[in-house]
Amino acid sequence: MTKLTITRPDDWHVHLRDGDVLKDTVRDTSRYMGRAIIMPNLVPPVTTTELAEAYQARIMAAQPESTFKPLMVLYLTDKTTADEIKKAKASGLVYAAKLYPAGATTNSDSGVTSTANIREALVAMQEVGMLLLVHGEVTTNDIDIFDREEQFLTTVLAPLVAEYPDLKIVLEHITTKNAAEFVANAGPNVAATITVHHLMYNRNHMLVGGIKPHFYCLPILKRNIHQQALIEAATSGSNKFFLGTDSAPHTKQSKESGCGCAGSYTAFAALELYAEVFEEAGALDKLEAFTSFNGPDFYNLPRNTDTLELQKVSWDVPATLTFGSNEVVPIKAGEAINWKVI
Ligand SMILES: NC(=O)N[C@@H](CC(=O)O)C(=O)O
Ligand SMILES: [Zn+2]
Ligand SMILES: [Zn+2]
Repeated sequence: MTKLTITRPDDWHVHLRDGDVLKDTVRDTSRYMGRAIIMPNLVPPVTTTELAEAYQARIMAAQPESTFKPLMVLYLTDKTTADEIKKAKASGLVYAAKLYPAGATTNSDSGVTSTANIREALVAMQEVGMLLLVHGEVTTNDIDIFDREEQFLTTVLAPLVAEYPDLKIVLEHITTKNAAEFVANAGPNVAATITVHHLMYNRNHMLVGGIKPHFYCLPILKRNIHQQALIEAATSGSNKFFLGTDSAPHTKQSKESGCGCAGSYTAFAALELYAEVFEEAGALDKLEAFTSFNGPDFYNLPRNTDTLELQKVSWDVPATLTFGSNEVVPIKAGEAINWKVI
């Protein structure tokens, strides 16, 4: 196949950041994505409806394509009240609330220290029909970094699903066979996003032949059997899995460092990269549901109605991208990508 027409996709997990890089992140994401779930891990985090409104206004001021709509997310803390959830829901612009276990990832210091502390918020979310988005990793020092997602499933997520049977939950950026199975076997109220870099890479890509900091993201890349399980889940045709890039730019300097930041930048070519993965798996016929149907269906939102055309044509990714006054090294820097949106 050399040409592919698909319904405009949405990105159900993206970091647009803030300040002078917004014009760059917003340009890249809004180019093809109809909507995007905007991660709230700013400094300070987006913990209130007012902060979400102000952040949305800054995103819109960065002049996205006219087809683009940012869907805002509230950052849960131990102190989030039921009133704040109800207010957020009533605002009409907040679509979900995000559980960051405190210390699990970039800017999660104000996150939740125990799900017992957000009981009130979760009950309210269940009541008003607001989705819970989850960074699914435990944070205790004695648990190995490669086991943190698997541990989270049994010690945190399973009890949560049991306690809040009517809560819609998205397990974000899954990285293990265990998580794919957990989601596949859970009820219809549990779904997952899968990043393109977790479909493209495993931990060998990051660690064999020298350490490659641009592959360092959280949850960390796992062994290849997990990568294979994620590819199977994404291309299975199950409506529980959908596109969430977790595109998370950090400057070249902060990645190529003695203590490098976690996060990979993919939004500049996310759709093309997913197309490569699906083609490689012989599953291009499953691409559109993953990129454009399963997400809005789970969020109870209408699917986009316009289409995009992808062509099989090779193009070279630059070594760096200019972001505000900084440089970002994208995934596939200096390499070729075989699909292009035309
Ligand atoms: N995925 C990452 O490695 N980093 C994200 C945070 C997150 O999504 O966990 C970031 O904000 O940089
Ligand atoms: Zn995360
Ligand atoms: Zn993320």
